[in-house]
Amino acid sequence: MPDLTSGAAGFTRLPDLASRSHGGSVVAASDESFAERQALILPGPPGFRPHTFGARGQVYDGWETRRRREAGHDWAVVRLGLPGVVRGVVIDTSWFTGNYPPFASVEACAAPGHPAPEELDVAGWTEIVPRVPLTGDARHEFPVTDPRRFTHVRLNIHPDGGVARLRVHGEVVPDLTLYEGLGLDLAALENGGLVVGCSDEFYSSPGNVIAPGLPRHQAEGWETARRRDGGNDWLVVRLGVPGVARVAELDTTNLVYNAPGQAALAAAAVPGGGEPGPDTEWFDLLPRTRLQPDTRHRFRLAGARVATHVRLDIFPDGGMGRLRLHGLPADPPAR
Ligand SMILES: NC(=O)NC(NC(N)=O)C(=O)[O-]
Repeated sequence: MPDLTSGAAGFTRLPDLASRSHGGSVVAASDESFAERQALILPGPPGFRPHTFGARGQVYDGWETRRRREAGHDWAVVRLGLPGVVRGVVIDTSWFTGNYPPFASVEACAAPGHPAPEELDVAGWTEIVPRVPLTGDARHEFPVTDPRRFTHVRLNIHPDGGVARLRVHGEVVPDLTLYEGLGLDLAALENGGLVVGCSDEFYSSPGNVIAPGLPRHQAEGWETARRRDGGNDWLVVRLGVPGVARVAELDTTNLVYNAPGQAALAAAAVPGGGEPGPDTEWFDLLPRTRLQPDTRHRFRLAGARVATHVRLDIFPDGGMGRLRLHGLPADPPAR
């Protein structure tokens, strides 16, 4: 089974808290004369077409500032779509060769509410990646050890240049106080859910099934290889909020010729904040049920027991666009 939760696999297996797909935004930058700042957090690898010149110069897929003619350095501030504990940062200079910044550093802060960018000046920034050298056309991975929850990061480049992508991997730590006493999607990534295991992730990541919004194409959902062994594919979600799931959405959107034929849901209450193991007792939430391709199915669930984890089985293979588990948090909280 692939290790989906850091450890040996490294921090890049954790969700990208900054990604535009997760609600991130590059809310301010010192300069974006050559290439606009929002490209820093776009999903997917950066591309490049040589000899494509626009009014600003060569076109790059990334953030690129003008050549500085005065002292100082350039910076971009990213509001994390998913506030949380940052475990590592990737600064990707892909395709920037004669114009990459030779040094970079990253700071982070925690600001409550919905601050305007200028209100972040007093937020108390902490350096999470010290000034480090960069090379051109390369992905640079920097682990982060600060255990605090952050809402924003600031990428500093010294003195100027272009960065294709900034990835901020970590553990989502939501503020759910607004939802007290209310139902919510117990599995959602934005509510702290995490896919902790799966049978197969050949084409696209199982973590996608709990991402915000709808998948725009099948690669934004979970897609497995064709199974040839008579078994079935599955994934396990650690709920962000332990509770009783009452309605499931199984969304096969974009899986047109590769949707599973059937799916089933089971749940478990794992004590002590652990993960399910071979001895874990699973109870049924949804019996094996027929699915349609490219369809957002909704099912009322039978279970009335508190769960910490939910297992989705698909038969025999295919994948899933999204999995939503609407329910009520355990009272008192189970974890
Ligand atoms: N976008 C650009 O044209 N950038 C630069 N130039 C080339 N050719 O890439 C530069 O940094 O002067």
